[in-house]
Amino acid sequence: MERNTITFITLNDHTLQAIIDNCYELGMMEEFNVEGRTISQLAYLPIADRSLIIVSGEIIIPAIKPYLHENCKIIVAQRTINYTNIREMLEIPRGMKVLLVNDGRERALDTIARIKELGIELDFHPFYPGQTTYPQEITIAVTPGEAKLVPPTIHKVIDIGSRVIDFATWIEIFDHFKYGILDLRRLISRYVHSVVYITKELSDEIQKANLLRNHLGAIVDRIEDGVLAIDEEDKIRITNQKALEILHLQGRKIIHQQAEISIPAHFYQIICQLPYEKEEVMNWESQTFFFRKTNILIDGRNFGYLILFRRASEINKLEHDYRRKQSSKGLVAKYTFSDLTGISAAFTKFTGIARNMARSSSTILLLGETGTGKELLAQAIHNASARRWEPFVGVNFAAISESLLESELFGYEEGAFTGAKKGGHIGLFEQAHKGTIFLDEIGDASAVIQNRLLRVLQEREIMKVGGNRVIPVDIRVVAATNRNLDDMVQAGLFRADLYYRLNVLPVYIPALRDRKDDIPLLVQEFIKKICNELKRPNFRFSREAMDNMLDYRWPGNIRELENIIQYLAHVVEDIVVPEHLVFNRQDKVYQEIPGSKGLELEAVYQSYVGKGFIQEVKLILQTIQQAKSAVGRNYVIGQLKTVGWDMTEQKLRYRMQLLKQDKLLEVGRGRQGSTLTPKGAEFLSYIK
Ligand SMILES: Nc1ncnc2c1ncn2[C@@H]1O[C@H](COP(=O)(O)OP(=O)(O)OP(=O)(O)O)[C@@H](O)[C@H]1O
Repeated sequence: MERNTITFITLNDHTLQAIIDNCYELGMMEEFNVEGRTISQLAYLPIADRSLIIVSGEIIIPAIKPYLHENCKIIVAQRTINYTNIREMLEIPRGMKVLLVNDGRERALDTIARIKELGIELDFHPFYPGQTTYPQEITIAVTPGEAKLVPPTIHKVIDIGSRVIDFATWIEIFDHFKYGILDLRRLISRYVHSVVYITKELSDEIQKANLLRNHLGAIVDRIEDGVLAIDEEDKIRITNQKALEILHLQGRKIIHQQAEISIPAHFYQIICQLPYEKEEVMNWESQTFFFRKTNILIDGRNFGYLILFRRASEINKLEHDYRRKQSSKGLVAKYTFSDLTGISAAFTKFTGIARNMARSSSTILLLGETGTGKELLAQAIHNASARRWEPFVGVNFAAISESLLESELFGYEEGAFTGAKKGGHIGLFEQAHKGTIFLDEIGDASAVIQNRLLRVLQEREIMKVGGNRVIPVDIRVVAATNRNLDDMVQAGLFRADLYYRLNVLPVYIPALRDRKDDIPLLVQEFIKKICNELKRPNFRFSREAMDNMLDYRWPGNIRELENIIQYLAHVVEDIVVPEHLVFNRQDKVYQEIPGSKGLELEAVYQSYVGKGFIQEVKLILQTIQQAKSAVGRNYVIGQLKTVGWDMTEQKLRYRMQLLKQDKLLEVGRGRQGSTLTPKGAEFLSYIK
C-alpha cells in the first residue's frame, strides 16, 4: 500500500528540526513519509502532490499558499513542550521565580500555560524581545529553544527545546488519513512510551534523592546539637534524634507535620521569637539552652529556617574538657579582668584601656615595675579577646637559658642537632597559633633572639631550627617588661625596629605606691585567699599597721604585698601590729615558713640541667657561699662579672627565686641579703 506523506512547514530551521526529531522519538516514520520545509525552502523544494500540510502556526499560511496545490489540506499544529526535556526544570525548587524567555509575548505566555498544565509550580515571568526589565532577584531562565534571547545577567539557562506537535494534532492527522482504532492505539502506545521514558528518568532521580535523604538523615543524626529545619509553610523538613530527645518526641513522626502542632507549645514560641543569625540563651523546662536560628536561602530564595540548639550544661562540659586539655599542655590563661583587684582611679584607668585594647588584634606592650601584675593583665587581655578559646602561651625571656631559647621559641626539625628529639619539636610560637603569645621580660632578650623575633613579628611566619620551610603563624602578641626600653634603645641594647613593632599599643601599669587606694582592698583579698588556703581564721590590721602599709614604698609592688600577707598568715594570730611588719624591723629577716617538702638532690640537679641553668646556679650558689654573710643581688652580679658571666638583675632574680623555691637559698626582701640554706650547701657540694 502506498504510504501517506505529511509535510511540516515552519518559519525557522530549529523549530522544524525539533518537530522532525520528535517524529523520530514517537516512531512516526513507520506510519508516514515525513517531510519538512522552512518557508524559504518552498521555492526550490516542491511539496509532494497528496501530502498533508501541517504548519507550525496560522500566521504563516498566507506566505505558503502560492507554493501549495489548490485542494491540499492544511492542519495548524497545536504545539506543546517536549516532555523529555523537562527534567532539569523539575529540579528547580517549587515556587521559585523564573524567567520564561520566548520570541514573542503570546508564545511566552502560551509556554507558561503549557508548563503549568504539567503541574510544574514555578513563578514564571514572561520575557521576550522588546522588554528591558525583569525582577532583579531572578537568576534562572527557562526557554523553548530561544537561549540567545536570555538576558546576559541570568546565571542559569534551561533550554527545554522548541515546542513540538501535541497529542491532539496527531489524532487529527491520523483521523485525516482515516486510520482505524488499532492505529490510534498504536499512536497512544507510542506517546505513552515517551512519557514512560521520562517517568523512568524521574523515578531514577527519586531513588537517588531518597538515597541522598537517607544519607543526610544519618549525618544529621550524628550532630550533637538538636536540629530542626522548618519550611516557609511551617512544616518540619529535617530533624534529628537529639532534637526528638530534647523535645520528648522520640518515636513520633513529625517530618512533614505542621511545626506549630507537633512541637511543644512553649518551645515553638521560643523558636518563633528567636532573632536570626545570633547566638541566644533561653530557658526551656528549667534548663538553659543555646539557640541559633538561620535562614535557609537557596539561590537567593528563602525556604524557611534552621534551628540548632544545645543544653548549656553540655557546652560547659565541652568547654571544661577543652580547658582541661589545653591546661594539661600549660596553654591556658587562668585570669580574667574580674580577677584583678583594685578601685583606685589609676587602676580603673589602665584596666579600662587594656580592656578596650583586648578587642583588637594588635600587639600590646605592658610596661610597669616588677610585681605590678603584667602577667595577670596579659592573661586577662587574652581572655577578653576573640582568641579566648585558643591557646595562651607565655615565654619568660629571663627564665629560659639562651642556649635553649631559640629551639623553645621556634621548634626544631628532627635531626637538627645532636640530641634533637625524634619527630622534632613544636616551638612556642607554633603552639600559640590562633591564640596569644606573651613575651614576658622582653627587655632581657639577647641580640640574636631580638633579631629573630623581629622577623616573626614582621612576617608572621617562623622557620624551625634546622628547617627550611616557613610556617605561617596567626598570633596576637602581648609583650611585657619592667625595663626602660626607650633607654635601652638609646644605649644600643635593644633594637629600635623591634621596639617600634612592640610598642603599638602601650599600657603603663602604675606602681602600687602610686595607687595606694588599692592597698586595703588587696590586703583584704589576699587575707581571704591565703587564710582560706591554710584553713585558718582571717586576721586583720590595726590602724597603725595599715598606715604603715600605706606609707611603705613597695618596691616589689603587689607581689611583695602578697608575700607579706603570706608571711603574716604564719606569724599573726588575730591582729597585725606595726612590729609584725618586716619592712619596719631592723633585722629584716623573714622567719622560715614551715611545711615545704625537700626534694631529692638529684631531682633538683636534673631540673636545673633541664632548664639549662645548672652552670649559672652553681656560680650563684658558690658566690653566695664564699661571701660568708648575706649578700644582695648587685653583689652577686658584680662577682659573676669578674668571672666573665654577664647576668641581668631580672635573670638573677628569677634564678634566685627558683633556688628559694627549692629551699637552697634564703632570699631576703629589698636590700636584705641572701644566704645559702643547709640544703643549699649540701646541694653545692653534691654538684661539685
Ligand atoms: N590587680 C591585682 N589583683 C590581684 N592580684 C594581683 C594584681 N596584680 C598583680 N597581682 C598578683 O601579684 C603577683 C605579681 O603579678 P605578675 O606576676 O602578674 O606581675 P608582673 O608585673 O608580671 O611581675 P614581673 O615583672 O616581676 O614578672 C601575682 O601573684 C599576681 O597574682
